[in-house]
Amino acid sequence: MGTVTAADPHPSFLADKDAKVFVAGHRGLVGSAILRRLLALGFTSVVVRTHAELDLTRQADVEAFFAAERPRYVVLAAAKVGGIHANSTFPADFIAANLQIQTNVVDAALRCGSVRKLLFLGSSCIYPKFAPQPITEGALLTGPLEPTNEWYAIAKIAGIKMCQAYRIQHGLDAVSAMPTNLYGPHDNFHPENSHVLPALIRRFHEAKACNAPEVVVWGSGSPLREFLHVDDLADATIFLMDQYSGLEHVNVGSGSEVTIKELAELVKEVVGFQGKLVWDSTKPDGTPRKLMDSSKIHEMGWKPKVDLKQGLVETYKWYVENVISDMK
Ligand SMILES: NC(=O)C1=CN([C@@H]2O[C@H](COP(=O)(O)OP(=O)(O)OC[C@H]3O[C@@H](n4cnc5c(N)ncnc54)[C@H](OP(=O)(O)O)[C@@H]3O)[C@@H](O)[C@H]2O)C=CC1
Ligand SMILES: C[C@H]1O[C@H](OP(=O)(O)OP(=O)(O)OC[C@H]2O[C@@H](n3cnc4c(=O)[nH]c(N)nc43)[C@H](O)[C@@H]2O)[C@@H](O)[C@@H](O)C1=O
Repeated sequence: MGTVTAADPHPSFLADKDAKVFVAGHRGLVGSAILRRLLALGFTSVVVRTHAELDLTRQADVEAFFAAERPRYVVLAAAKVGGIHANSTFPADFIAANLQIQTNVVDAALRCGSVRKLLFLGSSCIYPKFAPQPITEGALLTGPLEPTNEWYAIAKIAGIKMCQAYRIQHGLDAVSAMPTNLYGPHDNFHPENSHVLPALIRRFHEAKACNAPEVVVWGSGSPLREFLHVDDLADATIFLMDQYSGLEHVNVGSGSEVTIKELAELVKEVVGFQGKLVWDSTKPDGTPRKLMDSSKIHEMGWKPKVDLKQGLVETYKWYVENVISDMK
């Protein structure tokens, strides 16, 4: 790691800390964790833009930005993201915004001529609804998708294919990482449009604050989900930027799964809510199970560190100190 050889005249990512790195989506859950990690590692030239400063769906603006900044590395963590309700309610927004953002960024990265490596973030929802478990990278495009998020999934599959095509035709070193369900600081805690874990933190916290007798949780409670703390994902992203250059996407998971019922009980305990749980069976369950096989990245040498209970305690603390205190 970090050496320059005759075969590869370029330093590795981690040996190139003064190079310009563009982190797209730096205020989101994932982008903010990657930014924190890069700064902690001593990267000196990280370029960021808020959505208001640079709308990545606008091709001409994205091209002008890349031409002016000429980054050497790009991490694409900007996307239209949401939980099961947002995905099924706004399918047009999810497919259009994601196709536009990723197409503009990957293409501009090639055209500006300065980009040595780009990492695209997809999601475990790219896999078929009933893929054999644990899901290997090879399960891509082997069966029908989960209907609640198929538009988002199609955009993410197109992102993987875009990176592959640009690698094959133009030699762009574009790689793709497929994270499992993530959580941590700077998550979206919206009551309807967020993912399950931040939604439950908020709902249990508000129920505790007003002494409500019960909390409503969506679906049957039986679906299984694999959760990974976003600091682990940030670590894996930087690991892949440094160590991986290949056509196939790479799964990034924790390897352990819980039912939504077990998750709800855990959040209830961490928040300290004393009432009972009520299940709203009018809400969809989504994919029954999506445990990823992450042996490819494990064999390369990366392992997750944060256990779910510890990560939940820290995320709840962050929520109380940052989101709740900001509302006061
Ligand atoms: N959260 C999860 O559980 C998972 C996430 N991922 C992937 O990780 C990546 C990041 O997700 P996450 O951090 O959770 O998402 P967030 O919603 O937390 O953050 C997304 C970021 O992208 C920015 N953004 C969105 N649209 C645009 C745009 N048109 N122009 C510029 N910036 C834009 C947002 O800015 P603003 O808020 O101002 O619009 C925000 O900063 C995505 O690719 C997602 O698919 C994969 C698996 C699981
Ligand atoms: C990461 C992944 O995330 C999305 O898929 P998902 O895993 O189904 O995401 P989710 O977190 O929204 O739900 C997980 C489970 O939890 C249940 N559930 C209970 N109560 C609440 C609740 O209050 N909110 C939410 N959102 N879900 C709830 C919910 O019914 C479901 O059974 C994709 O759309 C896509 O964005 C994607 O890639």
